[in-house]
Amino acid sequence: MLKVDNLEFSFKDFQVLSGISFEAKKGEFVSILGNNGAGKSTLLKCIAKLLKPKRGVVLIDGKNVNSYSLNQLSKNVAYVPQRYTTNRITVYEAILLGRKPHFTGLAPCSEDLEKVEMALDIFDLKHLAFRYLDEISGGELQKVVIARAFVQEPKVLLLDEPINNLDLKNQIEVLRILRKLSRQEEILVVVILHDLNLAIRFSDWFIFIKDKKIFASGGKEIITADVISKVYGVDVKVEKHNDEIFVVPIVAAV
Ligand SMILES: Nc1ncnc2c1ncn2[C@@H]1O[C@H](COP(=O)(O)OP(=O)(O)OP(=O)(O)O)[C@@H](O)[C@H]1O
Repeated sequence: MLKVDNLEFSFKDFQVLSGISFEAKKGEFVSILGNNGAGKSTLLKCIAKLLKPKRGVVLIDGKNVNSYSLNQLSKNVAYVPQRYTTNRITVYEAILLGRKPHFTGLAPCSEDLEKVEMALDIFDLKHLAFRYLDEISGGELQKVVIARAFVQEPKVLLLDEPINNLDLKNQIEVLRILRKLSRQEEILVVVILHDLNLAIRFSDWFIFIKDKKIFASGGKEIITADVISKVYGVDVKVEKHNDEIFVVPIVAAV
């Protein structure tokens, strides 16, 4: 489904990523983790063809992303950025815009409208459907942007810190929805997260980025105090409770 092979990326002379290789299958939920500035967003943007790697390739279904047209790519990959600007349009219109790659005529068809209704329902946004984007909260906007990516019906859904502005209940709800989508719709979901414990709860596997490279990747077996301490430069304990693992930072207040 998704293959990243020996990817290298630099902003002019400043190298951000080097030798990044991994493969992910449809239906999986993958978390990309690492410190601020480690290169996580850059990696996601290279996969979404928003940045051009200096070396290496990104393949989706065996085909180099460079050989997809913009419209073909939009039907395969949806990208939810970390920051976004809003226009004076309603929640309904914003989500409907996610259907753009599927539009065949001048007006949206009944399937487009059905998908929007479904997204409003799944993301619990019905009550906000006809509010303007600049009249809703940051967390509500976050859900709208994810709903817009969902109606795009991508095979690969890339999300850069999608739970950033959300309260704890909505963080869990959004991650639950994304996990359910990965399973039911067989979408590959690749998410950048900073909350390690939520990443552990919801992900099938993890990619830790450090010093431009993949420091570790794999399932829950790689979530060890040694790996986390080295990646983040913070002492932690990894504890087991009711068969679940938890990362606990060892911090002194002063
Ligand atoms: N447009 C740009 N031009 C030059 N350098 C950039 C640009 N965008 C990002 N960088 C640098 O590239 C490095 C990687 O940035 P990136 O945004 O990928 O990190 P990140 O892991 O996503 O960080 P965060 O967790 O803070 O979002 C950082 O050092 C950043 O300052």
